[in-house]
Amino acid sequence: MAYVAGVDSSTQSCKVVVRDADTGAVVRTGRAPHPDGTEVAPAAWWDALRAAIADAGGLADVAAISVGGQQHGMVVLDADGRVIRDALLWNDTRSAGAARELIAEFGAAELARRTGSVPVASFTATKLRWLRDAEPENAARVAAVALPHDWLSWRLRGYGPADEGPLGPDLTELATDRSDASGTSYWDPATGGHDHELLIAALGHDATLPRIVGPGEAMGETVEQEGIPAGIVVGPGAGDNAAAALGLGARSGDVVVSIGTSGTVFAVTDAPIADETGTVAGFADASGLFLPLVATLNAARVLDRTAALLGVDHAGLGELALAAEPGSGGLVLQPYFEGERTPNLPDATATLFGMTLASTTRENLARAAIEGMLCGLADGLDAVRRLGVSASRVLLVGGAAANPAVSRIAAEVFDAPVEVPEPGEYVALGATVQAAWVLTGARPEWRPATLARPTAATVPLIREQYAARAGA
Ligand SMILES: Nc1ncnc2c1ncn2[C@@H]1O[C@H](COP(=O)(O)OP(=O)(O)O)[C@@H](O)[C@H]1O
Ligand SMILES: O=C(CO)[C@@H](O)[C@H](O)COP(=O)(O)O
Repeated sequence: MAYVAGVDSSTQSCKVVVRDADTGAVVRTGRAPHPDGTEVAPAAWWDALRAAIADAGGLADVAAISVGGQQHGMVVLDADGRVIRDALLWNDTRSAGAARELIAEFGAAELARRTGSVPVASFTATKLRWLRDAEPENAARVAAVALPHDWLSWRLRGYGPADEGPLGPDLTELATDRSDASGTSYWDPATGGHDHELLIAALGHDATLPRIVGPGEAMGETVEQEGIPAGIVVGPGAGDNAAAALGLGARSGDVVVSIGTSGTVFAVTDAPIADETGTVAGFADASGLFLPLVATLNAARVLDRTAALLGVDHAGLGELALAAEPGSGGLVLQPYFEGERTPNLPDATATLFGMTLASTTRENLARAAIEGMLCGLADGLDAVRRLGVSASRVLLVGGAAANPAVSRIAAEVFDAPVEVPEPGEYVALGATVQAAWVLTGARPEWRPATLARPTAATVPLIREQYAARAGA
């Protein structure tokens, strides 16, 4: 009996799942929080990873591990392997102008052709361009650029600055996988390799980029460090959405909707896409296929903030929402609290429409928050469908999917059957799939059971009034 571990180093927390590599049974889990903010010291992720590993009972009996992580975050290293400045995360919008500049220089169609996507502020290349212009001294020191999962895997394998990593700062040992590389805007889906010309255009000079490790291939193994035993095989890791697709065993006809800090809508496809409008990102998946994806900046935290405003917990928010009629009495929340990525409105703020003395109730506000957040994702579902993706069912995952009101209202908003898989950390579970794949040489076929199939009928009014009031 061998155990494998999977990590989800996500925006708000780090989660670790340990699983039996033969049966797929989850044997133990752990988690630790990440700091708030869109700019984070990577050392905090490393501390949280070791805390989450300890919370999961350690890795003494684990044979292989793989790390899934939030996509796009800019981790810049100097020649000594030191982090030059705090990482800018996917939800940091300061590089919106840099994104516009890169599009003006290359053209949206050319960038879509070369990288699969048209960049917005989330993408790593735009953050490097921002660094070049706003912090030229920091930019000049950049010797290597990594993503959160690449950097954590490097640290797990013992690399780091001389006083932190037992094996020292060998930047050529940085490694990533194609799913995470595809979110940089300097990765080429046609060759599967990095496009250094685009990196240079963004940063102003060339730098070491992580080697791209294929599905089922090991990056290396761990060395003895505080809380980490030696000799654990380290799998390729993945961007969190690609890892979730693996954890769910998503197949043709499945569209995954994840409601975490980000809202994402994605599917696994055989062929790459190149959407010149920039609505759908042409990412790669973690199995050698592709992962067209729409992401929003405003998802679970819309509900967190609304619940706090109403003085209730998540369950209370759900109860209030289900006490209101579909359509929330005409109250419509356009939930752009953090600006928005899809549609690309980085400076937008949220707006509540349709307030009358009759409509402005606690129940309607709770429901309008859930409806508004889901309408943005339903627009995303339409966008991936327009590119030829079929949706025979919507798999609802992420922290907020646990809320019965969210799944019920999702069934009213989406015009496809909604299924909620049994509760699980699907990103970390996907990383365990990678770890087991590396260990055994074969991709395990682990699929979750279904927890719920909400039967509510689609209520077109919800999207109609959202489009009329809040359609961007
Ligand atoms: N029952 C619930 N209803 C609504 N939101 C929830 C519920 N449980 C957790 N959340 C929210 O889900 C988010 C965490 O989800 P998760 O998918 O782990 O996010 P991330 O991967 O971005 O860190 C938090 O904002 C949390 O408050
Ligand atoms: O930017 C994207 C996808 O392109 C986000 O999905 C991030 O990958 C962060 O995910 P969560 O922490 O919200 O799961």
